[in-house]
Amino acid sequence: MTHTIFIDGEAGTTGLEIRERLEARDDLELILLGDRRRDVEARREALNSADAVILCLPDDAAIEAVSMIENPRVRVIDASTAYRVDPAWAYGFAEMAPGQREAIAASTRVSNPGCYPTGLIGLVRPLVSAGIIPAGWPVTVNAVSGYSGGGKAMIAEFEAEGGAEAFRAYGLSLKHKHVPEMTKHTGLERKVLFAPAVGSYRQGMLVEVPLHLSALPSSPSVEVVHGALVEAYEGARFVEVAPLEATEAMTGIDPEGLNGTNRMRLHVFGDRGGEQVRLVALLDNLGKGASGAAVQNLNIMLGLDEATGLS
Ligand SMILES: NC(=O)C1=CN([C@@H]2O[C@H](COP(=O)(O)OP(=O)(O)OC[C@H]3O[C@@H](n4cnc5c(N)ncnc54)[C@H](OP(=O)(O)O)[C@@H]3O)[C@@H](O)[C@H]2O)C=CC1
Ligand SMILES: CC(=O)N[C@@H](CCC(=O)OP(=O)(O)O)C(=O)O
Repeated sequence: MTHTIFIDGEAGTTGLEIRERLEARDDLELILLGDRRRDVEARREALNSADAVILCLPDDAAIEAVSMIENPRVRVIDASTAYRVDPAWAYGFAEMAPGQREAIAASTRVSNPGCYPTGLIGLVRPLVSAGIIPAGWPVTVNAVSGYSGGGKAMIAEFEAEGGAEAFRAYGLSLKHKHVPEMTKHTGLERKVLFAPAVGSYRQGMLVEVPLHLSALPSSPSVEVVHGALVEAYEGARFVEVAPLEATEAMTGIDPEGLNGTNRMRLHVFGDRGGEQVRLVALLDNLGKGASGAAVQNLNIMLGLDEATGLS
């Protein structure tokens, strides 16, 4: 059976990557609008006739697109920030907790996680669930992303003649749009302190949470923290936890290391017997951080995950 898919925002950074991932498949048929992609009536028709639509639009346009869908059978994946803390939408991070994959499969409305939140939630949620990090703990997130994370506008800025600076810290008002999503889906009660940065390279990211183990109530060891993550992702196809031996041998970590994949690798850096760790997630902001995750969610929603092996 062939499913029809409409990507609203097909010519954007996220939309294009999803299109590339889907075009090669013969179990899916894409509705492409080409030059009519901004024509509201053409979009309305596509939004209501596809089996599944993937919205790769700015927040306001995504909200408008959702309001245009009248056909109750259409499944929607939204890549924007608009619905990520909306309880009526399933949060599209299948590995984040037991039952989440089933919640995605059962829903017709799935919000695709943000790139930074995917890294943070991947690192912290299992530790909150295991009681290692108390829900009220003050958590700091340091991160660096390639400039494709800012979409077409930021790509043009960094690739312009003369380019932009090599490294830019931002989010300095401490009101980044990802903070509510990060806080809610980690299970934390206190707003996370988010310190993002963008580098002069196209894609790939590191998301880091430094922790003083000796300050945590149970003073956990590096091995206990690592073991909780290993247990949480046992059997996961796309989220892996680097063995401590491998991590100990590393002197650096390349944010581009998983580019082009839908994978995320979690590291626990820290000397055994020591009192501190640096939890680091490595992912492609356009892969597991956006387009890869959207395709994974699509497969789950259409019941194609087992058949394709893609989730
Ligand atoms: N880039 C990334 O790493 C990630 C992005 N996202 C999210 O995905 C969404 C898309 O981002 P991204 O691909 O980076 O953005 P881009 O700026 O690269 O692309 C946005 C797309 O939306 C289209 N668009 C804008 N306004 C409208 C409108 N009113 N009606 C119809 N189409 C419209 C544009 O059309 P046109 O081609 O005609 O200009 C363009 O194709 C955003 O919500 C973003 O936050 C999520 C995770 C990661
Ligand atoms: C480098 C850069 O600018 N990154 C984007 C986030 C990219 C992303 O995750 O998109 P969503 O906001 O839709 O989740 C930012 O900080 O706003």
